[in-house]
Amino acid sequence: MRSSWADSVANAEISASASTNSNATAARSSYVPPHLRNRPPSSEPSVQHPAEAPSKPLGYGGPPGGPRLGAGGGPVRDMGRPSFAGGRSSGGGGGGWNSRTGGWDRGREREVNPFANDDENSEAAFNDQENTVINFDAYEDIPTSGENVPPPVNTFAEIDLGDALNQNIRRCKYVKPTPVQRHAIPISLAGRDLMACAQTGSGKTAAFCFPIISGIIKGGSFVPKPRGSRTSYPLALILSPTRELSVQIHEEARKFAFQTGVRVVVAYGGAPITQQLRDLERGVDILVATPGRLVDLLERARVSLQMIKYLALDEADRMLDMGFEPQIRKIVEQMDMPQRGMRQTMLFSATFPKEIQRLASDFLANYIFLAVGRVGSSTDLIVQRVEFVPIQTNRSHLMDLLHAQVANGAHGKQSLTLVFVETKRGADSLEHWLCMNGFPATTIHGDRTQQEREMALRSFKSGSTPILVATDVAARGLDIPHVAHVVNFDLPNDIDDYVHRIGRTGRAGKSGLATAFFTENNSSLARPLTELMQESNQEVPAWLSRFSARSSYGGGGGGRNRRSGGGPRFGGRDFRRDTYSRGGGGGNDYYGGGASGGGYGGASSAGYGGGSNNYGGPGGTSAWD
Ligand SMILES: Nc1ncnc2c1ncn2[C@@H]1O[C@H](COP(=O)(O)OP(=O)(O)OP(=O)(O)O)[C@@H](O)[C@H]1O
Repeated sequence: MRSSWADSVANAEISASASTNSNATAARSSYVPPHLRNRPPSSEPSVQHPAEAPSKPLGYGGPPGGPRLGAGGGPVRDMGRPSFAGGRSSGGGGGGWNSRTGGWDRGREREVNPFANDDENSEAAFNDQENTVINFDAYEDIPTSGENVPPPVNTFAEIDLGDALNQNIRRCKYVKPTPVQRHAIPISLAGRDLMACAQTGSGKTAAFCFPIISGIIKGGSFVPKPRGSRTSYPLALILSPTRELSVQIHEEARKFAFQTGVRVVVAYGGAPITQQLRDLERGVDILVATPGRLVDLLERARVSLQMIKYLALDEADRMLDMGFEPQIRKIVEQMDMPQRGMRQTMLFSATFPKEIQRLASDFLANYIFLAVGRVGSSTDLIVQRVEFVPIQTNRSHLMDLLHAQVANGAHGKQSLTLVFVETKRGADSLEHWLCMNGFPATTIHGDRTQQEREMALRSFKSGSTPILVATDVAARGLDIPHVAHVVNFDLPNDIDDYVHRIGRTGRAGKSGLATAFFTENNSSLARPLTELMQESNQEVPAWLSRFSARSSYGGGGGGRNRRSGGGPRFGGRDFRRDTYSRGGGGGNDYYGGGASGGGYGGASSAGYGGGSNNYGGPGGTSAWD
């Protein structure tokens, strides 16, 4: 398998280089990016290739005064990156770009190799990865809906991502696309808006990063920083709900973009803004950000969204949930971002409740809905256990589990344990107690400084502290190798949060274990939990089934779980197909008006919005910025 992938890339490279050679002159011709068209001729004539016209009309006229050109007002200088290669399928896989060594030089600085700290690209490591590659057979049913859905691909070689990106895919040791990548990448490369629901750990990051990077390279529309201007004009914006997740996406995207000339910058709260401003000033093509910090940058006019061609929301359901929605609306609808239809928008998550789908449709134009996995819920690779543990004994129960792990040798660097609790105070207290009892633990939650949070995460990842006690700030997106066991010491109120939490293990085809401590207080979760476990072929304890039968659906403080009632759950189905749907984004019978008191979880029942939890609203000291 590896050789065929390697061969196919090698072949693609050969044909690409042939095509590059023949097109070399054209490839270095002075392509005029969209925002610079219709400008008075400059000293260097610009020749626009007819195929360079963007697939969608770009309804903006460039930044005020336009990002100024290079010295003498010439067009964007050739930064060793491709010119446009004339459409997706041209260039025999290589696209004809990147005939010179990539790597940005806009700031006259050397691009740091983002792979430097990775394991050696040894044969053994490669084979190891190949053996544990995502279990493709675990995904059966892949519903898509929308008009003219582009067909999926089976290999990366089938997709015209370009030499440099293909090289980075190999450096990442990705042998073939995961199911969500097989579908989502061609859809995005075709310029379509997308709402994608795929299981945790199934490779969604690459699914939105590859088309963005490839699109920027092919579009050739790198935006030079206007001279003297302190405002940056990214072409792509990737928003995520937590600082750590933004950092992670930035790290991933830098790997994918290595030596392509595409520059990726991250901006998130809690870290000194000065460094981020300096990074932005050096130039940015893709900005990865948390909403709070981005709003700050926009208000300081240090970032403009006028040039955005690609907008990706990771954990999109969370981003449009009650805590974040106003900030997201402000960023997407009230600043200077091109309107939907004028940009390409991609929303990704493992869960997509219908009411959030409805909200999300405001941001999308003629989009395709994609659901990968049987119900878009948890993967079968995670063994789920639920134990009835009265609160009085939960600590000793945890201790027993940890001792058992040690006895089984499932402890230490290669076998990390992530323990979720509901409150920040609870996290500190449990961490202290674990340490006192000889279990090295650290904690991550919204009351810790960003520096402490990052240190804790590093220490956990490296295995120095193999137990991490966390609030929901660590529930989504974090891809930490070797998390063998997720313990829900406190269960969340919302089944979707449970799905994301347990998804910190069993990633990329690896197996994992998730143990939940269930108490009387969790009765509202009994039914959705039972259904989730059944769907994932898990053994459901008889006592839980009884709880489930007793609990009235959606009652007793579990209002948000009502989303999972009736039919396919967790957003595994396009809401536009539901008979009760009133059509794209218009009606709000289901959500609106009920946001505070309706079924969509008032702040008290859903655990959002303040108090002792970590979901503090925008502007608060929340971890979610
Ligand atoms: N094609 C591939 N082949 C092998 N591994 C891959 C491939 N694509 C992604 N991965 C790896 O799979 C892991 C999970 O990917 P990623 O973090 O993007 O998952 P996700 O779907 O975003 O998960 P979550 O829903 O938890 O955010 C990562 O370690 C990533 O490097």
